[in-house]
Order: sequence, then C-alpha cells, then structure tokens
Amino acid sequence: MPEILTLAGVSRRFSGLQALRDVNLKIAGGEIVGLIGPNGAGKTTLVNTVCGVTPASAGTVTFAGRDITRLKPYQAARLGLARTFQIVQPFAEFSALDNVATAALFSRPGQSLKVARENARQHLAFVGLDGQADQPAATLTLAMRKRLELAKALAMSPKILFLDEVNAGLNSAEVEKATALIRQLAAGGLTIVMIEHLMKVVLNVCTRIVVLHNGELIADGAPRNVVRNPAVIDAYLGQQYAQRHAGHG
Ligand SMILES: Nc1ncnc2c1ncn2[C@@H]1O[C@H](COP(=O)(O)OP(=O)(O)OP(=O)(O)O)[C@@H](O)[C@H]1O
Repeated sequence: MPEILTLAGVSRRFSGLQALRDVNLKIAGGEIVGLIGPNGAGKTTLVNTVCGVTPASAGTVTFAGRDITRLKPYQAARLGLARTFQIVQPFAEFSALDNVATAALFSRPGQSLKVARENARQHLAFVGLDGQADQPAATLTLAMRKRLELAKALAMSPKILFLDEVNAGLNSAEVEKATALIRQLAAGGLTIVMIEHLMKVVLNVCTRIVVLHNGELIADGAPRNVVRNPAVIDAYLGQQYAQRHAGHG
C-alpha cells in the first residue's frame, strides 16, 4: 500500500521542553500502528502535531501527498484525519445521536440535519450504542462515552484514525468490546494509529509498533521485534515484562 502519512524531521518545542525531536515516520494505507512509550514521551503531542492542534516547530507532515504541516485542526479533520481524545468531552446536554450528527455535519457542512442523523445512527449502531441514541451524553457510562467518541470520529469519514487511549479506565470486558471494534475497522481497511498502554491490546491489534521516549522515536517495526528490543525494554516495558514474555510470539 502507498504511504498515506509522512513525518519528516518533525520537532515540537514547548518553551524549554523538547516534546518531539526529529521524528521521521512513514505510515502506509491500511496499517494499524501502535504508538507506545512512557508517560510524557510525546505520543499525544505527535498526534496533536499531525492533526494541527500543536503545529510542528520544525519538519514537515505530508498526508496523501499534500503538505499539511500548517493546517488548522478543522482543515486536517475535513481532509480525513480524525482522532479521539484521551479525555472525552461530548456535548453533555446533546443526545448521543446529536453528538455524532454534529461531527457528521462538521465534516460535510452542506449536509442536511436529517441525513447527518441517519449517518449518525449507523455509527452508533456500529459501536453498540443504538439503544442509547436519545440519551443525553452526560448520562452515559465512561465506556459508553468512549464508544461515543469513536462514533463521532467515524462520522467524520476518516482516511486515518488516531485513537488516544480509548481503553483507559475500562474494565476487561469493556476493553474486549472496544478491541473487537478496532479489529473490525482494521479489517475494513481503515488506517489506524493508536496510543495504547495495554500491551495485550497493542499485540492483539497492531501490525506495527512505534516507540517514543523523551520525544525521540527509539523503535519502529514488527510487534514481535519491538517488544524484544532492549532499548524499548529499558525505556518502557521493563525487565519483568520481558521475562514474562520471553519465548512468546
Ligand atoms: N500544551 C503543552 N504545553 C506545554 N507542555 C506540554 C504541552 N503538551 C504537552 N506538553 C509536555 O510535552 C511532553 C509530552 O507530552 P505528551 O502528552 O505528548 O506525552 P504522552 O506520551 O502522550 O504522555 P501520556 O502517556 O502521559 O499521555 C510532556 O512533558 C508534557 O508535559
């Protein structure tokens, strides 16, 4: 598959702090990339930089052959870069349906509310929230709000989807449900970049793992190779993880 996203020499500074340092990364269409690393490694900053929230201080970001380094978030979103947020913030008073319809309307401004709601209903059904369509978002459980967040992102008709810790705070049954949804999206050919701390999920879903540490990309490759990489074990996974999983995969 041809490349869909390229980061070339991307750096991001926040006054004295170098959050991303000369990151080079190419992602092909259809890949499911796990973005991992310790807290503060720069994972969310990388997603924010690609999506225009915190533009790169240096380097370029190319999406489907177009330079998007200086695009605003709404411009990136309309081009097909969708993302979920680590801390979900739906419109609390809006129904689940209208939260998703709002995303659909945003990505295609000419669309009628009726069509946007029909579109939203399909995405709600996909994430298993059809029964909650008319409930205000504020009344949904955290797991449901996370799935609502996914439905909102899907309503933007993404070409690439960034998932920022969609499983954080969920119990194991909820994680399994969310993982099944991600696998289904992957099987449909959507390109996905997921920030995820649960290695079980990463290994279950991702075709490739990219590791950030102190803003630098320290490993990039097949999951079975990355989890055995001594630099990754030192920076993130830890010796206990390495010993427990030695010989697996
Ligand atoms: N808007 C900002 N202003 C100042 N510093 C920031 C800003 N956003 C992120 N940082 C800093 O940049 C560094 C990288 O943060 P980032 O949130 O990208 O890490 P992360 O790998 O996503 O961490 P976590 O796993 O904890 O979410 C951190 O030191 C963070 O405090």
